[in-house]
Amino acid sequence: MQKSHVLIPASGSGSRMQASLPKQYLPLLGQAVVLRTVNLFLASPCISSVHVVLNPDDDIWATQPDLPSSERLHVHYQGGDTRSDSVLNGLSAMQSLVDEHDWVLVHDAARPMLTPHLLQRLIDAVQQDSVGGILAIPLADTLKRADREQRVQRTESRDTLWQAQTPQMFPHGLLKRALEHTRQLPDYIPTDEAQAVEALGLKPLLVQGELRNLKITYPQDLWLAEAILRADQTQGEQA
Ligand SMILES: Nc1ccn([C@@H]2O[C@H](COP(=O)(O)OP(=O)(O)OP(=O)(O)O)[C@@H](O)[C@H]2O)c(=O)n1
Ligand SMILES: C[C@](O)(CO)[C@H](O)COP(=O)(O)O
Repeated sequence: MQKSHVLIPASGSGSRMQASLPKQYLPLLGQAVVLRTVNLFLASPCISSVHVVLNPDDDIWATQPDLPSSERLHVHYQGGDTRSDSVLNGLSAMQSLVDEHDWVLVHDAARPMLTPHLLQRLIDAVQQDSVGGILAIPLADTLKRADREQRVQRTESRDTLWQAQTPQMFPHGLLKRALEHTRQLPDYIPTDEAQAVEALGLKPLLVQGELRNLKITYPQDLWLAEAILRADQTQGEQA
Protein backbone atom coordinates (compact mmCIF):
# COMPACT_ATOMS: atom_id res chain seq x y z
CA MET A 1 0.00 0.00 0.00
CA GLN A 2 1.45 3.36 -1.04
CA LYS A 3 1.62 5.89 1.78
CA SER A 4 0.78 9.57 1.27
CA HIS A 5 3.10 12.38 2.36
CA VAL A 6 2.70 16.14 2.11
CA LEU A 7 5.32 18.64 0.95
CA ILE A 8 4.61 22.32 1.62
CA PRO A 9 6.84 24.85 -0.15
CA ALA A 10 6.93 27.85 2.21
CA SER A 11 10.07 29.62 1.12
CA GLY A 12 8.62 32.45 -0.96
CA SER A 13 8.93 36.15 -0.18
CA GLY A 14 5.30 37.05 -0.96
CA SER A 15 6.35 40.07 -3.03
CA ARG A 16 2.84 40.66 -4.48
CA MET A 17 1.40 40.88 -0.98
CA GLN A 18 3.68 43.84 -0.18
CA ALA A 19 3.51 43.13 3.54
CA SER A 20 6.17 43.50 6.21
CA LEU A 21 6.29 39.69 6.61
CA PRO A 22 6.36 36.90 4.00
CA LYS A 23 2.66 36.15 3.41
CA GLN A 24 2.87 32.62 4.85
CA TYR A 25 3.41 34.23 8.27
CA LEU A 26 0.58 36.77 8.08
CA PRO A 27 -2.21 36.08 10.56
CA LEU A 28 -5.42 34.55 9.29
CA LEU A 29 -8.00 34.84 12.08
CA GLY A 30 -5.10 34.97 14.50
CA GLN A 31 -3.06 32.03 13.18
CA ALA A 32 -0.15 32.20 10.71
CA VAL A 33 -1.26 31.14 7.23
CA VAL A 34 1.37 28.37 7.03
CA LEU A 35 0.35 26.89 10.38
CA ARG A 36 -3.29 26.66 9.34
CA THR A 37 -2.08 24.85 6.21
CA VAL A 38 0.17 22.46 8.14
CA ASN A 39 -2.51 21.67 10.75
CA LEU A 40 -5.02 20.74 8.11
CA PHE A 41 -2.79 17.89 6.94
CA LEU A 42 -1.70 16.83 10.43
CA ALA A 43 -5.40 16.41 11.23
CA SER A 44 -5.80 13.83 8.45
CA PRO A 45 -5.12 10.17 9.34
CA CYS A 46 -4.40 9.51 5.63
CA ILE A 47 -1.19 11.55 5.75
CA SER A 48 1.96 9.74 6.98
CA SER A 49 4.27 12.75 7.16
CA VAL A 50 4.26 16.48 6.49
CA HIS A 51 7.37 18.27 5.19
CA VAL A 52 7.66 22.06 5.26
CA VAL A 53 10.36 23.68 3.12
CA LEU A 54 11.54 27.00 4.55
CA ASN A 55 13.97 29.59 3.34
CA PRO A 56 17.50 28.84 4.69
CA ASP A 57 17.43 32.32 6.31
CA ASP A 58 13.96 31.94 7.84
CA ASP A 59 13.99 33.23 11.42
CA ILE A 60 10.21 33.44 11.86
CA TRP A 61 9.04 29.80 11.92
CA ALA A 62 10.86 28.97 15.15
CA THR A 63 9.32 31.99 16.90
CA GLN A 64 5.72 30.98 16.21
CA PRO A 65 3.89 30.49 19.52
CA ASP A 66 1.60 27.69 18.34
CA LEU A 67 3.99 25.34 16.47
CA PRO A 68 2.54 21.81 16.23
CA SER A 69 4.55 19.18 18.10
CA SER A 70 3.85 16.17 15.90
CA GLU A 71 6.41 13.48 15.10
CA ARG A 72 4.91 13.48 11.59
CA LEU A 73 6.05 17.08 11.02
CA HIS A 74 9.48 17.66 9.42
CA VAL A 75 10.96 21.08 8.73
CA HIS A 76 13.65 21.56 6.09
CA TYR A 77 15.51 24.88 5.76
CA GLN A 78 16.23 24.19 2.10
CA GLY A 79 14.10 26.53 0.01
CA GLY A 80 15.44 27.48 -3.43
CA ASP A 81 15.27 30.43 -5.81
CA THR A 82 12.01 29.29 -7.41
CA ARG A 83 9.00 27.32 -6.19
CA SER A 84 10.08 24.29 -8.24
CA ASP A 85 13.59 24.46 -6.71
CA SER A 86 12.04 24.48 -3.23
CA VAL A 87 9.88 21.47 -4.12
CA LEU A 88 12.80 19.53 -5.60
CA ASN A 89 14.94 20.28 -2.53
CA GLY A 90 12.08 19.10 -0.33
CA LEU A 91 11.72 15.87 -2.29
CA SER A 92 15.44 15.17 -1.77
CA ALA A 93 15.27 16.05 1.93
CA MET A 94 12.36 13.66 2.58
CA GLN A 95 13.78 10.83 0.45
CA SER A 96 15.07 8.68 3.32
CA LEU A 97 11.57 8.56 4.83
CA VAL A 98 9.58 7.62 1.74
CA ASP A 99 9.35 4.90 -0.87
CA GLU A 100 9.66 6.04 -4.49
CA HIS A 101 6.12 4.77 -5.13
CA ASP A 102 4.64 6.65 -2.18
CA TRP A 103 2.39 9.57 -3.05
CA VAL A 104 3.58 13.11 -2.40
CA LEU A 105 0.92 15.83 -2.21
CA VAL A 106 2.59 19.17 -2.90
CA HIS A 107 0.56 22.02 -1.45
CA ASP A 108 1.30 25.77 -1.37
CA ALA A 109 1.78 27.14 2.14
CA ALA A 110 -0.27 30.05 0.80
CA ARG A 111 -3.42 27.90 0.28
CA PRO A 112 -4.73 27.62 3.83
CA MET A 113 -8.38 27.21 2.77
CA LEU A 114 -8.18 23.58 1.63
CA THR A 115 -10.86 21.48 3.35
CA PRO A 116 -10.67 17.84 4.54
CA HIS A 117 -13.46 17.05 2.07
CA LEU A 118 -11.50 18.44 -0.89
CA LEU A 119 -8.31 16.69 0.21
CA GLN A 120 -10.19 13.38 0.37
CA ARG A 121 -11.72 13.99 -3.07
CA LEU A 122 -8.23 14.35 -4.57
CA ILE A 123 -6.84 11.28 -2.80
CA ASP A 124 -9.84 9.12 -3.75
CA ALA A 125 -9.62 10.18 -7.40
CA VAL A 126 -5.87 9.89 -7.83
CA GLN A 127 -4.76 6.94 -5.72
CA GLN A 128 -5.59 4.37 -8.43
CA ASP A 129 -4.10 6.52 -11.22
CA SER A 130 -0.84 5.54 -12.89
CA VAL A 131 0.36 9.16 -13.37
CA GLY A 132 -1.10 11.35 -10.62
CA GLY A 133 -3.33 14.38 -10.59
CA ILE A 134 -4.16 17.83 -9.32
CA LEU A 135 -7.05 19.88 -8.02
CA ALA A 136 -8.20 22.44 -10.58
CA ILE A 137 -11.30 24.42 -11.50
CA PRO A 138 -12.76 24.95 -14.97
CA LEU A 139 -12.36 28.56 -16.08
CA ALA A 140 -15.48 30.58 -15.21
CA ASP A 141 -14.79 33.93 -16.87
CA THR A 142 -14.41 35.02 -20.48
CA LEU A 143 -10.75 35.04 -21.42
CA LYS A 144 -9.09 37.99 -23.20
CA ARG A 145 -5.63 38.08 -24.74
CA ALA A 146 -4.05 41.54 -24.38
CA ASP A 147 -1.73 43.38 -26.75
CA ARG A 148 1.21 45.50 -25.59
CA GLU A 149 -1.08 48.53 -25.06
CA GLN A 150 -3.32 46.50 -22.75
CA ARG A 151 -6.10 46.40 -25.31
CA VAL A 152 -7.99 43.28 -26.23
CA GLN A 153 -6.25 41.50 -29.08
CA ARG A 154 -8.80 38.68 -29.13
CA THR A 155 -11.12 36.52 -27.04
CA GLU A 156 -9.76 33.06 -26.35
CA SER A 157 -11.97 30.02 -26.09
CA ARG A 158 -12.23 28.89 -22.47
CA ASP A 159 -13.41 25.42 -23.47
CA THR A 160 -11.23 22.79 -21.81
CA LEU A 161 -9.26 25.40 -19.83
CA TRP A 162 -8.78 24.78 -16.10
CA GLN A 163 -7.05 26.79 -13.38
CA ALA A 164 -4.55 24.70 -11.45
CA GLN A 165 -4.75 24.54 -7.67
CA THR A 166 -2.90 22.43 -5.14
CA PRO A 167 -2.47 19.78 -3.73
CA GLN A 168 -0.78 18.19 -6.71
CA MET A 169 -0.35 14.47 -6.08
CA PHE A 170 2.33 12.33 -7.74
CA PRO A 171 4.54 9.36 -6.83
CA HIS A 172 7.73 10.61 -5.15
CA GLY A 173 10.11 9.01 -7.69
CA LEU A 174 8.19 10.25 -10.72
CA LEU A 175 7.92 13.82 -9.44
CA LYS A 176 11.59 13.99 -8.52
CA ARG A 177 12.59 12.68 -11.97
CA ALA A 178 10.25 15.18 -13.62
CA LEU A 179 11.65 18.19 -11.74
CA GLU A 180 15.24 17.05 -12.33
CA HIS A 181 14.40 16.70 -16.02
CA THR A 182 13.01 20.25 -16.28
CA ARG A 183 16.17 21.60 -14.63
CA GLN A 184 18.07 20.39 -17.69
CA LEU A 185 15.75 22.24 -20.10
CA PRO A 186 16.90 25.74 -21.08
CA ASP A 187 14.70 28.60 -19.75
CA TYR A 188 12.03 26.21 -18.46
CA ILE A 189 10.77 26.86 -14.94
CA PRO A 190 7.59 24.91 -14.20
CA THR A 191 5.13 26.91 -12.10
CA ASP A 192 3.48 23.76 -10.79
CA GLU A 193 4.34 20.08 -10.40
CA ALA A 194 1.98 18.96 -13.15
CA GLN A 195 3.89 21.06 -15.68
CA ALA A 196 7.08 19.18 -14.87
CA VAL A 197 5.29 15.82 -15.20
CA GLU A 198 3.74 16.99 -18.51
CA ALA A 199 7.26 17.68 -19.82
CA LEU A 200 7.87 13.91 -19.51
CA GLY A 201 4.97 13.37 -21.93
CA LEU A 202 2.52 12.27 -19.22
CA LYS A 203 -1.04 13.52 -18.64
CA PRO A 204 -1.97 14.25 -15.02
CA LEU A 205 -5.61 13.85 -14.00
CA LEU A 206 -7.71 16.99 -13.35
CA VAL A 207 -9.85 16.67 -10.23
CA GLN A 208 -12.56 19.27 -9.58
CA GLY A 209 -11.34 21.75 -6.96
CA GLU A 210 -13.24 24.58 -5.27
CA LEU A 211 -12.99 28.37 -5.44
CA ARG A 212 -12.49 28.55 -1.68
CA ASN A 213 -9.14 26.77 -2.08
CA LEU A 214 -7.69 30.12 -3.10
CA LYS A 215 -4.03 31.10 -3.05
CA ILE A 216 -3.23 34.08 -0.84
CA THR A 217 -1.41 36.30 -3.34
CA TYR A 218 -2.77 39.86 -2.91
CA PRO A 219 -4.10 41.60 0.23
CA GLN A 220 -7.73 41.10 -0.83
CA ASP A 221 -7.18 37.30 -0.83
CA LEU A 222 -6.47 37.45 2.89
CA TRP A 223 -9.65 39.44 3.52
CA LEU A 224 -11.65 36.98 1.42
CA ALA A 225 -10.20 33.99 3.26
CA GLU A 226 -11.08 35.57 6.61
CA ALA A 227 -14.62 36.28 5.44
CA ILE A 228 -15.07 32.63 4.38
CA LEU A 229 -13.71 31.34 7.70
CA ARG A 230 -16.02 33.70 9.63
CA ALA A 231 -18.98 32.43 7.59
CA ASP A 232 -17.88 28.84 8.38
CA GLN A 233 -17.84 29.73 12.09
CA THR A 234 -21.31 31.29 11.92
CA GLN A 235 -22.71 28.26 10.11
CA GLY A 236 -21.08 25.99 12.71
CA GLU A 237 -22.71 27.96 15.51
CA GLN A 238 -26.10 27.77 13.79
CA ALA A 239 -25.91 24.00 13.14
N1 LIG B 1 11.32 30.24 -4.12
C1 LIG B 1 10.10 29.90 -3.68
C2 LIG B 1 8.95 30.60 -4.15
C3 LIG B 1 7.70 30.23 -3.67
N2 LIG B 1 7.60 29.25 -2.75
C4 LIG B 1 6.29 28.88 -2.20
O1 LIG B 1 5.42 28.48 -3.23
C5 LIG B 1 4.07 28.79 -2.91
C6 LIG B 1 3.33 29.49 -4.06
O2 LIG B 1 4.10 30.55 -4.54
P1 LIG B 1 3.63 32.08 -4.64
O3 LIG B 1 2.23 32.23 -4.32
O4 LIG B 1 4.12 32.61 -5.93
O5 LIG B 1 4.47 32.69 -3.40
P2 LIG B 1 5.60 33.80 -3.40
O6 LIG B 1 6.68 33.45 -4.36
O7 LIG B 1 5.97 33.93 -1.98
O8 LIG B 1 4.78 35.09 -3.85
P3 LIG B 1 5.21 36.24 -4.89
O9 LIG B 1 5.30 35.56 -6.24
O10 LIG B 1 4.11 37.25 -4.79
O11 LIG B 1 6.55 36.79 -4.43
C7 LIG B 1 4.11 29.65 -1.64
O12 LIG B 1 3.67 28.87 -0.57
C8 LIG B 1 5.57 30.05 -1.52
O13 LIG B 1 6.01 30.21 -0.18
C9 LIG B 1 8.74 28.55 -2.31
O14 LIG B 1 8.63 27.65 -1.48
N3 LIG B 1 9.96 28.90 -2.81
C1 LIG C 1 1.08 25.87 -8.05
C2 LIG C 1 0.07 26.99 -8.19
O1 LIG C 1 -0.57 27.23 -6.94
C3 LIG C 1 -1.00 26.53 -9.15
O2 LIG C 1 -1.95 27.52 -9.32
C4 LIG C 1 0.70 28.26 -8.64
O3 LIG C 1 1.16 28.16 -9.93
C5 LIG C 1 1.83 28.71 -7.71
O4 LIG C 1 1.95 30.08 -7.69
P1 LIG C 1 2.92 30.94 -8.60
O5 LIG C 1 2.46 32.36 -8.42
O6 LIG C 1 2.71 30.46 -10.01
O7 LIG C 1 4.29 30.66 -8.06
